[in-house]
Amino acid sequence: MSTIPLSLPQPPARAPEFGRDALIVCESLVRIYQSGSVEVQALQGLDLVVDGGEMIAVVGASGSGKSTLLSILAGIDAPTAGRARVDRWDLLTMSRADRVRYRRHTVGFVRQQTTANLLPYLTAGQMVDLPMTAARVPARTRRARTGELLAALGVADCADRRPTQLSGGQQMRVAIAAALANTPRVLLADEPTGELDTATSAEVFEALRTVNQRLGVTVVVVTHDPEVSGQVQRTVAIRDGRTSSEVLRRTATDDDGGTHVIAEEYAVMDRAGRVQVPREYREALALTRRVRLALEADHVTIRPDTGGTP
Ligand SMILES: Nc1ncnc2c1ncn2[C@@H]1O[C@H](COP(=O)(O)OP(=O)(O)OP(=O)(O)O)[C@@H](O)[C@H]1O
Repeated sequence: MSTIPLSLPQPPARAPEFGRDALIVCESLVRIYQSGSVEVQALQGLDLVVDGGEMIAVVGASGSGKSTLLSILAGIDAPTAGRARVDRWDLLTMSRADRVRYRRHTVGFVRQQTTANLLPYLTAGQMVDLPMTAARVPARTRRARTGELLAALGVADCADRRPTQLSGGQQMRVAIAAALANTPRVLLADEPTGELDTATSAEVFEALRTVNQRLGVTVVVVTHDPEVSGQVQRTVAIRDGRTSSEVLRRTATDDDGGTHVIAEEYAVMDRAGRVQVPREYREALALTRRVRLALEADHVTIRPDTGGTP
């Protein structure tokens, strides 16, 4: 095996901006909560890039920062530091008025609790109409769009029903329709299947897929549900407020014409070139503080520090 000494090619004179063509870009994103004298670092330098038209799942242990990320992307919460851009909006510097516009037109947001998404005294049709009324959309357009959205989400027959007259899955689909009323480019869903049984979860996931594929909306869904994360093309895992790994899935065709999904896990490298080596790899090879890096023809190796012996 020939090892080329670690000498990296010269970077281009001016590196392209990180995530320049993406719809959503978070770079070194930090969110610190202050509760009394205690500081909680909910996000500790998170990087995330989502292209327009993608549907991704965000997974991670409880407390890893998933909801914080979604609240920032939804324009509900503001980051402490770093960079966050969605479409043309800079989420750190936007004014209060821009934030209202952003929340009204660029992103739709659904929460886990179906009841938190809907007002008990409004029918499904009125719920979808409400955000459009706030945006001063003409009545005729509102009526047409409400009908289209409820139909696209398979709840056209629920237009005149109030939340108590809807099943959990129907409530969630109406909530999704309402979140899409003002044609946002992005739909953010925080544990949308968390309170639902398996069959209903599948129904809601199908609705999210419709939103992504038929309506062309970019979808970011936070989930604990392996059924959901296993069906999107990209799953981003967050650990301790940072993006730790990504799983990419693609469909492959066998020799006999059958198809199966191949899932490949990738470590995530940040802008400074930092990669987190999984604990099991570190333990297996006793990789500790110092490791040897070598640039090969098409990959980089990491070896334990053998104290000078090759
Ligand atoms: N408003 C707040 N004030 C203080 N700490 C907060 C606040 N919101 C979140 N945190 C803390 O920030 C960290 C990340 O919380 P977050 O809710 O984003 O995690 P999560 O991954 O969504 O968890 P879960 O899966 O349990 O919803 C946690 O330690 C949490 O206790």
